[in-house]
Amino acid sequence: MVCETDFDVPVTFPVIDISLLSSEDELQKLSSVLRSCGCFQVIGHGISVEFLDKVREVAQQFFALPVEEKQKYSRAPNEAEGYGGDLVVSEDQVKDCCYRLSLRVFPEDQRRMHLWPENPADLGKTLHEYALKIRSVISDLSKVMARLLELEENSFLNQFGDRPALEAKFNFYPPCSRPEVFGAKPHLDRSGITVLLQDKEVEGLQVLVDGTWRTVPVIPHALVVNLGGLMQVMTNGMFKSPLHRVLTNASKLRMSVAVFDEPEAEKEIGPVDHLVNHTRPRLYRSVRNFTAFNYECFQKGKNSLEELRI
Ligand SMILES: O=C(O)CCC(=O)C(=O)O
Ligand SMILES: [Fe+2]
Repeated sequence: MVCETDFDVPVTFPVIDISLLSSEDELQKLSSVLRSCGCFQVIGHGISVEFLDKVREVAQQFFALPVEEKQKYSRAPNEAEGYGGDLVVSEDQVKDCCYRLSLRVFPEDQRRMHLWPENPADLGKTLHEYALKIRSVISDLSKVMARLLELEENSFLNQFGDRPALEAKFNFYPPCSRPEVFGAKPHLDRSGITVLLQDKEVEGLQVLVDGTWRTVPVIPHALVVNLGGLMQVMTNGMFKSPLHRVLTNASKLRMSVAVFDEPEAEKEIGPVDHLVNHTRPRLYRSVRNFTAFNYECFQKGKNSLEELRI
């Protein structure tokens, strides 16, 4: 699996050991992939494979419930949170073959508890614990990324405010025998950083690298990191947010759990001042409510980052 960096050095979707980020080699590997693909896998995150399996298990148990049970947590029209299939926004839309359960986990006082499944009984507790661990992975990565650009380590975290959000999305892709249908159409994430727990066996995630869709391999104990559009904006284009998609599989179902960080509502996010200068002029306008903007662009078939370009 090969992609070209800015400097024409071929790299794979690297596996980064984040417990080794004091080592120059590991930092270089990270720096190179952030500047080229924006997608990599992380080990050394301190989360046991048993716990990752527990997260997969509660997801699997929820999706295996009868439809009537899952529909107790249905997403309301025009709402982002809750359970449901792909949103229908136009008549000619080909729906993604995916059921999703989306929940805001942090800040805790913004949880909409009526949408949190009671069955399986330990889903809530498991999600809470998992989100705490992922929040710390995101925060560590965010600081290392700032340092790689010679910025103060909280430069990205500060932009998100004192009460940033963390959203979890459980994705369930049933087997689908229509290859023209996606599990998830090509999109950019609305986050700063997305951390994805892939299915333990079934591949499906692809990332666009230099015009070619590359499959992200399954590594059961690793977490996939995709940079979201906001990181590309904050770094003034130094780090890349990858376009990615999910293919369907005719015979096997697939699951994944994505966690996204988001700024406090109404926070304006823009390129960090230190990354704008006369050799590297400002590339992006600042943006509020990037989640809504990104989604609107996606529905219109536009690339949100291109739309923000000055
Ligand atoms: O299921 C996957 O592997 C990716 C899901 C994804 O891209 C998303 O939820 O934003
Ligand atoms: Fe995504």
